[in-house]
Amino acid sequence: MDKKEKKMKNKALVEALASEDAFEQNTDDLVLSDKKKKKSKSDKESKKRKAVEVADDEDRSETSSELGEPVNSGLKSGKEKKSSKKVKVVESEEDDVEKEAEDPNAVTRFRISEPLRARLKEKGISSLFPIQAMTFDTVYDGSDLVGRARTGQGKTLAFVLPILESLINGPSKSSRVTGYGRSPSVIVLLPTRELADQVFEDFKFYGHALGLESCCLCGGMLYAPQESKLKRGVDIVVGTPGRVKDHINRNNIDLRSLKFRVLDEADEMLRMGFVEDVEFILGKVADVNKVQTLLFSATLPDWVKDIASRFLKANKKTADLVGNEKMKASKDVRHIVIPCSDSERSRLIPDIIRCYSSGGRTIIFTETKESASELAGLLPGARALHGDIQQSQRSVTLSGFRSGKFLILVATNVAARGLDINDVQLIIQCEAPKDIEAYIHRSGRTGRAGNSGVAVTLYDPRKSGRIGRIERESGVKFEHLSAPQPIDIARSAGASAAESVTQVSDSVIPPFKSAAEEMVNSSSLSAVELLAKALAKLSGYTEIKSRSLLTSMENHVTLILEAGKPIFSPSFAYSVLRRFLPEEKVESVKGMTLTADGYSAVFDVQTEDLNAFLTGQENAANVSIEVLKSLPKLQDREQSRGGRFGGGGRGGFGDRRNGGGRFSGGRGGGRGGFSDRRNNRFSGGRGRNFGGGSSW
Ligand SMILES: Nc1ncnc2c1ncn2[C@@H]1O[C@H](COP(=O)(O)OP(=O)(O)OP(=O)(O)O)[C@@H](O)[C@H]1O
Repeated sequence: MDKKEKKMKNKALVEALASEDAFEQNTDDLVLSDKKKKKSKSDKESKKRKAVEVADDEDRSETSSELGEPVNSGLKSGKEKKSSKKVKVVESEEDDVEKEAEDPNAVTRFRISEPLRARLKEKGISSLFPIQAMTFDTVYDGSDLVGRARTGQGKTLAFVLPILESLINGPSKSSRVTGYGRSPSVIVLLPTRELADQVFEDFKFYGHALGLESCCLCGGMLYAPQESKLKRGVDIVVGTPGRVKDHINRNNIDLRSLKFRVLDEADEMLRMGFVEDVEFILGKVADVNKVQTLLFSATLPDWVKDIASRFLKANKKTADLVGNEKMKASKDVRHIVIPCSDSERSRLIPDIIRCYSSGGRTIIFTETKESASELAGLLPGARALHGDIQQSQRSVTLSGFRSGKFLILVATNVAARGLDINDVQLIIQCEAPKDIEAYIHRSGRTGRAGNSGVAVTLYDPRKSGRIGRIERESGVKFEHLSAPQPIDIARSAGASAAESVTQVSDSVIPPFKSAAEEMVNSSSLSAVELLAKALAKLSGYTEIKSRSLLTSMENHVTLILEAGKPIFSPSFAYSVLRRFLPEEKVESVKGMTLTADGYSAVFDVQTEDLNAFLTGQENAANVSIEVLKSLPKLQDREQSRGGRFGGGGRGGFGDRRNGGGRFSGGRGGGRGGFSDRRNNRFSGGRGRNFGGGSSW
């Protein structure tokens, strides 16, 4: 993406976010207001930014009161926003100055000194993102802060910039320890080594411009280089809690004179069981009143609020760009779900990548380390990243992925949080994660900084409950799609192959012409058909298989069964099939799943068995079997986990009925109603509660 395009996307992001309510609230009276006074009286430019007036909202009052006093937004309406100097090559200085004057979030409007502005400009940043603009003054002027914005919206610079400026030119300047062997002024804790490394790189890049030294303290690395760096003295320490604690215990680091403590991806760090380590580390400051604590994440579940109040001062501020909005995940991501049986994943994923990656990078998430390694082995050009891989190899893998040496990364949740990798176009989740936060963060590895992306989640139709729960709790509205059909993918592959053929020099014709003539003359196929075969071969196809809708299995087809009355359980569906099919055909059925309306069952059969099923039903009274063209809304399979797999299901059925099922008035319409229902099975969906973490 060139700078101009990036600028336009960033502008769009800023405008979109400006329309999201930012809010201000006093912790004592819980009243939303716009009365926050700009503390930067001495700074004329800061004064120009105007607070957004926000509507009163009781729900928000509750949320924010627990997290602290919300900070005022420095944003103007989307219409007022303009990007500025990023496309200087094509715009005159005058244009730049004019645009900058109109941009309320222009870097020049904040207390950001020239060396830092120059670094930002190098990165193409001339205007702060909303979360950065909202919180700059708050952090610079000394408040504790809880910050939340959706994934990819610049939370890192929201703390990096004001911290650096505060240390060099702001309130922390006078009391900051300097000189050889100095103890750090800033500690930033993150849940994973990769993330710590990434944030360290930002502090290093921007901090060097101001003469500040940073170091990264992560597990899996040698102690000695970390120790010698600490001995020489650093200003900023970025690390994972375990290794930082080790250094404290070895007396390598003294945190008594800290000015800033930052918990990035705070909820994950605490969820991972680092609470004690974090408390131990944060407790090392000599005087908690002299240190600022900042807590950031795209997700702040309720339980984090309790912990926040333990670490942050009572008068902490909150900047929440998500608030009580229903949609918690990135709005720049297309969220898709596709049913797929576990055994078909490795065959389906390459087609999904062809369809949705736009030639960019793909991250695939698995639930376990073993399946990450296994899948990476099955996918050409893919590498695995998970906690059992040695740290040195993890670093090599990640930098290879960042640099484009390979385009597919198969990872556990170790890559779910915070990683900011250019041009990740597609996220594939091999199954829906157990917790909502994991879904939000995984899918947020794409669609960053105003770019768009696609997140595809595969699910076993028998476990669709997780999909419903993610929808309800994260506000994501999934597109329910079937697996891309090989025939569709082949069509677009054929078009590219044809394009590449036209680019071949005519000089190749003479030596190949006689073979071509021989083919045309000796074949019963036309010249066009033969050319089509040649294009297929060129694209790597020697045959085209179809794929079922339900389990995405090749050479299978998805059927829908009705029995003239509600189908309560898979075992009942099987018993209906047994009425007119031999046992081995019934046994070969795959993925038996009930539809959400409780009237039908869908299942996959081998294409070669299709006739047996279609003709067999003709001999069974009240039974209808048809080939499905699109998948109806399916029932959560918890109640049908048995069936043939053990039965059950009355409870679930009753729930559905209470939820507006269609069981009061009989079927009406007979067969006519059948197809209508089929077209109307896409609403609703139920979920269950589940908890627990996933394997890293
Ligand atoms: N003001 C800005 N203008 C343009 N790009 C920016 C700006 N601020 C940050 N970025 C870029 O946006 C991307 C996302 O930023 P960052 O990683 O901080 O997001 P995040 O909100 O922390 O996301 P996550 O919740 O996933 O950790 C980065 O590539 C960063 O360089």
